[in-house]
Amino acid sequence: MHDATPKLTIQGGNPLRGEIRISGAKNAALPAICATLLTRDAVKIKNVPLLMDVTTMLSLLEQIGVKVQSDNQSEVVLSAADLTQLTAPYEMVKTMRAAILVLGPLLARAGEANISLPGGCAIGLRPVDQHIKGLETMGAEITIKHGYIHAVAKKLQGARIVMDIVTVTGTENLMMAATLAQGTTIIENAAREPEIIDLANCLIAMGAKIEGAGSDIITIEGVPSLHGAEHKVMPDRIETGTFLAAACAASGDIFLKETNARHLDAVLDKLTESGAKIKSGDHWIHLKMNERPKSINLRTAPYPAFPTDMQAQFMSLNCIANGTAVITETIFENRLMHVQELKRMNADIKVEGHTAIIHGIPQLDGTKVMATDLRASASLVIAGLIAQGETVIDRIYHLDRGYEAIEKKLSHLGAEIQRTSNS
Ligand SMILES: CC(=O)N[C@H]1[C@@H](OP(=O)(O)OP(=O)(O)OC[C@H]2O[C@@H](n3ccc(=O)[nH]c3=O)[C@H](O)[C@@H]2O)O[C@H](CO)[C@@H](O)[C@@H]1O
Ligand SMILES: C=C(OP(=O)(O)O)C(=O)O
Repeated sequence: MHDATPKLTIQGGNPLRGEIRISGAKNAALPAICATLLTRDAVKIKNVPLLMDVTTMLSLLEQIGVKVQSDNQSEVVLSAADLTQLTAPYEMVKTMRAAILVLGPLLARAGEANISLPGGCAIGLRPVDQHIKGLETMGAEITIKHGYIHAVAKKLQGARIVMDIVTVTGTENLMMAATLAQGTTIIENAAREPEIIDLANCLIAMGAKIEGAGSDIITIEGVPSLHGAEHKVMPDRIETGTFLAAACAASGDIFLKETNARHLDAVLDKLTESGAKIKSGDHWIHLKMNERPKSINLRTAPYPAFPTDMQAQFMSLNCIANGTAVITETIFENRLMHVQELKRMNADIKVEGHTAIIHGIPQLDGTKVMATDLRASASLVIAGLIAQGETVIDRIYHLDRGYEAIEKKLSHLGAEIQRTSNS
């Protein structure tokens, strides 16, 4: 039977060698794009990665009435002079949860927003109660009806908001909303991810008054309006980590340029522990691996601890490492879906609750596997690169949400990897 769904086919065993450029960060580009809703003026965003979530977010903003000029490279100019529709429909939110990031800006700028509830996704329930609670504390009236969050506020009021849980997009939504509120907002127990600092830099360039981004207390003094600006998106630390994990597993010698090693302390520590030799400068990282990796234990937690978005890739690395590793996922309740696919490649993994115990074996076996979410897909790509024989990865639309030209970059490093449409 003919199956036209795109797949990746990988012939395992090639070492990764060479130099590639790291793209702009998906998780920084998406909030920066949403921030442009806060002003009537044009905002230029540079270093935007060409990937599916960005395309979806730009379409959503166009539906809202934003004029989008894109050079199809990495620059996009957004002009939100007139907002014609204050809605993020289910069809958009279901493919990209980050659509929730239009809630804060629309409410602050237009006094109203209708956003489809994101619902759960493959990796967990992912409620948005903290976004809602924070906006209510700022005076918004929020009702949930027919699967939509309906929020109204004549003028948001600055407030002290203590987050019950550290949430990245929750912090970003509230930070954006607070820029145009009346008075001062203090967000306590804020997320400290580098993407929060990147968004704050974008907002500050637009005229916002923000202090403390990158710490767990962020103070925002509301201003009457924001203005046009230019912002360059930070490098993607998860793309960087994915290539480093791949090279560590595949006897690599790679040089990554246009990245930032300072965002990857926890990841680089673990790679060094596994035996990789790493050097880095202001905008580059060089990793060389001459031996079979050693097993590495890890536990995901909010930044600056080990990122949940790197957990799956390190699982693949541990599959062929020397020794036994324990990986504990503490952020999302269902983010071990890649385990069952890795086991199809002969990996020796046991799962107990949110913990996986991985006994390293010398080599994985290539076979047909299925991607279940974005980073699970990346873990299967790494597994395919180090497996014996051919691996075919189905449902790679998950991968396309968050990696720019991954097969081109891997081919450039010497991998045998192809996108195909045949079963
Ligand atoms: C677009 C984007 O930037 N996505 C990242 C962002 O997702 P996202 O911002 O959605 O993740 P959060 O930081 O909000 O989630 C952290 C935890 O908090 C829970 N929670 C969150 C909000 C809320 O209102 N209530 C609640 O209980 C979540 O279910 C999860 O268990 O941070 C995650 C954690 O680093 C990353 O994996 C995602 O890649
Ligand atoms: C989970 C991720 O993205 P999102 O929050 O957009 O689902 C991710 O980038 O790994």
